[in-house]
Amino acid sequence: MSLHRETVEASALPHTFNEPVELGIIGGTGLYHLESLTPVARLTISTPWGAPSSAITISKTASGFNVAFLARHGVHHDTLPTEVPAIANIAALKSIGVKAIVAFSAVGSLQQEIKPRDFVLPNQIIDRTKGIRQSTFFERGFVAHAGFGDPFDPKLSKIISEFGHVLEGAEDIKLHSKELDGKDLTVICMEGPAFSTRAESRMYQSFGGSVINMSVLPEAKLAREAEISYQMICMSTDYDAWREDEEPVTVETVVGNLKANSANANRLAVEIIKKLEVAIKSGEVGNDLAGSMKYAVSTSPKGIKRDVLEKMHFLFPGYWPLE
Ligand SMILES: CSC[C@H]1O[C@H](OP(=O)(O)O)[C@H](O)[C@@H]1O
Ligand SMILES: Nc1ncnc2[nH]cnc12
Repeated sequence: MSLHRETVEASALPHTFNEPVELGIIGGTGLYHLESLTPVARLTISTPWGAPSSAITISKTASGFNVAFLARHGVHHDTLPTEVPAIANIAALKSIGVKAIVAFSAVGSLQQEIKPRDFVLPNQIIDRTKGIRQSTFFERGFVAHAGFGDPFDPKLSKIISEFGHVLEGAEDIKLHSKELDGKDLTVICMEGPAFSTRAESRMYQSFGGSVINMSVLPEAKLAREAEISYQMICMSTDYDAWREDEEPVTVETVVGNLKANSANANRLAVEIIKKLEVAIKSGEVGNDLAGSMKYAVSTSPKGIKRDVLEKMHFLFPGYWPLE
């Protein structure tokens, strides 16, 4: 199995799709498409913040539920973590109607009990990026502040937590979540692309970090600003650099575990899409943030810049009058 292979010739698909697409899946390292889904369209979307990492593939489940898939680093993985256009990715998903995002990520483990190939649903984030990523839709002329105390959607996490059995094979692969483990699970987001030193890795443990990646920010923050429910599924590939008796992480170690993780991600995705179809259609998931940004704007009408307001309309049509 090639991690980059797609089953349907991308160029043969329609480039337009006129139905709402309420669930978005973001694939990370090693997950460049979902095998269980048959694509029905491939959309090239341009946003006021530029182009997303890749075209967005739309698939329809047997019962007619539309799912969008976006490859975070591009389908050929040609985008560095620092350069992922997260702002355009989230804006593009919002523009087609996405209310909930499940985002996959390859991570290093900072805890002995989180073994390589285990999956983790973090409920907290510590930001160790370097302030060089564009991390908000807002700018001078339109200031707003989103709440981010609980950066992930506990409803999404609870639903996904029910599918640990999909992963548990002969290798005793576990799914960790706050619901299942009874404690906070924190993802550290570092800048990269080089991995951490041993001293940094041990410092992140002392912070209470559970896993580490280079991708959850600003993606999670932008999803929050766009009022989209968001949960990351972290797939452990290595023990980072904190284990004295082992070589620190290399890309070979990561890649070595990616194939197994990608197969498990595909199996998990099939189950969660079925469950999320019901939860989103019934309104149970995807509506908790609706309207949250409407009254979160600090700028008075006189201070609002027209060009920035026009960009806001791409995300929130109808929230703030253009006149
Ligand atoms: C190739 S290891 C480092 C790389 O893997 C993770 O990517 P993603 O989160 O998109 O799966 C990590 O965040 C780094 O970008
Ligand atoms: N150890 C690690 N650090 C940062 N990102 C990662 N992605 C996979 N393993 C990682």
